[in-house]
Amino acid sequence: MTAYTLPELHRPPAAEPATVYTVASGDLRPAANVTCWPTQEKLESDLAAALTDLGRKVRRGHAVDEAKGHGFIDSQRAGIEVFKHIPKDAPLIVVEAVWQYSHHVLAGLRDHQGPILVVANWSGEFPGLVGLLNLAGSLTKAGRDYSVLWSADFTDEWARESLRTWLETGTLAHDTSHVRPLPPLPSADPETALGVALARQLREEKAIIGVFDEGCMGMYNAIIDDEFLNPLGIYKERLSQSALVAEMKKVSDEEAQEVRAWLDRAGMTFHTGTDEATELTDAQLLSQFTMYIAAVRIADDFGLDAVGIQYQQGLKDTVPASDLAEGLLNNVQRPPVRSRDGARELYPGAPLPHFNEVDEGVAVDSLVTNRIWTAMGLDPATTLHDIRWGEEYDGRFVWVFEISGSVPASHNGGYDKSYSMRQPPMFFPLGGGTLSGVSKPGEIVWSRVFLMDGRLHVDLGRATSVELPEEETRRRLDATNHQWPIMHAVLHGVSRDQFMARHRANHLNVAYAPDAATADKALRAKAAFFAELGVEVHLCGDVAIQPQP
Ligand SMILES: C[C@H](O)[C@@H](O)[C@@H](O)C(=O)CO
Repeated sequence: MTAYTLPELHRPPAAEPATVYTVASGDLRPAANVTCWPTQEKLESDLAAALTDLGRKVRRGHAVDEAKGHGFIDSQRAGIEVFKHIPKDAPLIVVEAVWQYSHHVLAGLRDHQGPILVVANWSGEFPGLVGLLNLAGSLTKAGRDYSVLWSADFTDEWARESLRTWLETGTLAHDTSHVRPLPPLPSADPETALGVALARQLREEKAIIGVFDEGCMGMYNAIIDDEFLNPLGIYKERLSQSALVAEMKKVSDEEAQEVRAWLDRAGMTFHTGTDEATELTDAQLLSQFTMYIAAVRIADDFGLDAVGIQYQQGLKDTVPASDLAEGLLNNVQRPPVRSRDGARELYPGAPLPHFNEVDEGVAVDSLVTNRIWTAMGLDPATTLHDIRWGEEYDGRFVWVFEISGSVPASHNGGYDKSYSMRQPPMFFPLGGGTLSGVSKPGEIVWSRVFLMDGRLHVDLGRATSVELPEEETRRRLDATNHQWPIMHAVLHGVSRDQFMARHRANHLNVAYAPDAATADKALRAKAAFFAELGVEVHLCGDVAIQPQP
């Protein structure tokens, strides 16, 4: 017996028979949740129709908040409270038509004992597929079993049958036969030797990635703990976005104007106006150039090899978006930045790899790519993209890879083919411009570093960035976010559904090579680099791993 009053443990309700529970994780930004809500409602009603046809009742795990104007779980606390009322062993579907912050639902999903399915609408309108893929990556890192499914409106046979399978068995397996382990690489191969040597150099000499505000975008999968990172020779310098803003205040307007003048001379187009609330203004751009200079100076202060700005929470309410700075950092040709005393040019003639959204899987990848591509004399400009959506064109499935703000200008074919547009107000109230364009046609290596089963893995594959007619490019931009940079990508030997089933992140990395043979070589060097670091390497689709005579 005890004199203490012990807390009474909360008991979740029992599951109702033949009932599927649903939850919807949302953004942390109210404007995004309100704007995207009608699309989410449509997806939920499409899914409910399919589930009803399959003989199930659908119970939404949380109410729509009329005062807020949406029905999303919009914080971690809200998610924890919602999950208290969801039967622990019930079948549960996370329904996503929007970009969502995975940590809103992670606590509940970690403990949930019933089968979990994450679904999204096959649509480019909002980043729902991107949200699904982030949650998938996060659940994979957390070691929680789950299944995934996507459909335009859940009326197609494939989606209905898949739903039936999941309802009956609690799991849904997709074809991932395009993935195979890396075979032993020939040691006499020069690319293998290069990859191994560069990996040993990294582990021995070490590198630092600067992390401005880790994890505040809810991307749990994007946080790689030091225990996994340090054995590769990579260490984090933890930085605060407030220090970035403080440093921006020390940059003079003249210095920022020089960046603008450099870009104007290089032929970049800025779509400007005068209405701060809806248009890109010269003042917003000036602030973004100030950030570019400040970021390089901080990187120099700390001796960073790569840098990542989290860019959403906090920063978007303080200054215009960081995207333009990020795109500039990733390019070889970029406006010069000098030390505060003017004595030194910082990181001259080289990119300072930037991992957007502080995705640390991207950080590792960018660092590795930068070293290999530089050693091979290739353009080391690399970027991540969101896996946003895609559709067939002319008999091929062409992905819309579209990161939410910036790519290095060389990917668009140069600054004269790049442009900047205002970020959508619902995401970025203080505006700021993108570094956008249509990715040039060419051969690329794609990749993704991710955490699974308590260790680091990397998926590697080949793809071609293809040219589409202008009307089709326009259609794809208008069907998504036309302000953002787009790549029309055809993956080699990987179908749409195989890719969706396997990919463990909302992002993937891309880097160009001048031709297919060089891309194959660079991929081989990359595979060797990662294998030497002890990362488990997987080859996806058609990858020519044997050196060609
Ligand atoms: C602005 C959007 O919320 C983006 O941040 C989102 O779509 C992503 O890019 C996620 O990777």
